[in-house]
Amino acid sequence: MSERPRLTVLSGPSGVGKSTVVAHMRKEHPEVWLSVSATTRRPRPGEKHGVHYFFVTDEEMDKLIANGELLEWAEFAGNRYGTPRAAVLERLEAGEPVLLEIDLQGARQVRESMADAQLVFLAPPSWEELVRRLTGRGTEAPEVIERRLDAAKVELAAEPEFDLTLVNTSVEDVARELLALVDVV
Ligand SMILES: Nc1ncnc2c1ncn2[C@@H]1O[C@H](COP(=O)(O)OP(=O)(O)OP(=O)(O)O)[C@@H](O)[C@H]1O
Ligand SMILES: Nc1nc2c(ncn2[C@@H]2O[C@H](COP(=O)(O)O)[C@@H](O)[C@H]2O)c(=O)[nH]1
Repeated sequence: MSERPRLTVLSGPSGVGKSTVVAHMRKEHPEVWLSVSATTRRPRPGEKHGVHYFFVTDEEMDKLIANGELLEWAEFAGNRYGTPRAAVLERLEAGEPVLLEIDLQGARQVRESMADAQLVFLAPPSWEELVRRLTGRGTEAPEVIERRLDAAKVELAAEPEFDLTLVNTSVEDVARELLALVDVV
């Protein structure tokens, strides 16, 4: 029986490359189960309901929170995001590894409720590169980018709270390192 943690949280500033790294890893290893979050954010072009997120209204999010259906949730840059509790617990109870891609506030909540969770911080090679990636993605308006960069300063300062840090210089290298951390047989 492996002693590696079953639940892994991947966190890090907006634009650092979390989704890119996870998508790369799952292309080669689709057996890695990633929780699909609920969010009040509008879908970006190409994003599908139930695949990238469960896109919900403010009222639906209120209900998910009030009914205790979220393992954790947070407001990030003007939208709310949360991890559906039932699907995660189902996987863990079946002994299967779980990966969450969430912000710092969510990572802290998971740390509180699941002491044996493994918290991984994804860091950019430099601040300038983070700005370049977030801006270059072209998915947010300039004022939203500003809000996300403000949040990034707070997130970068919280790096010591995490169990380990991976620096996203190469997507391939980080995807390989992350795969080794996620307890996939
Ligand atoms: N190692 C890398 N080198 C260069 N560009 C990268 C690298 N990793 C990711 N990118 C690019 O950076 C941009 C942001 O990546 P991505 O959307 O995966 O970030 P994220 O951390 O998931 O952001 P968010 O938290 O806002 O969802 C994308 O355009 C992606 O192609
Ligand atoms: N606390 C949570 N944070 C989440 C969740 N799902 C995603 N996120 C994080 O939100 C920001 C913004 O995401 P974006 O898709 O709008 O760019 C990013 O840091 C995500 O990791 C969640 O369920 N809970």
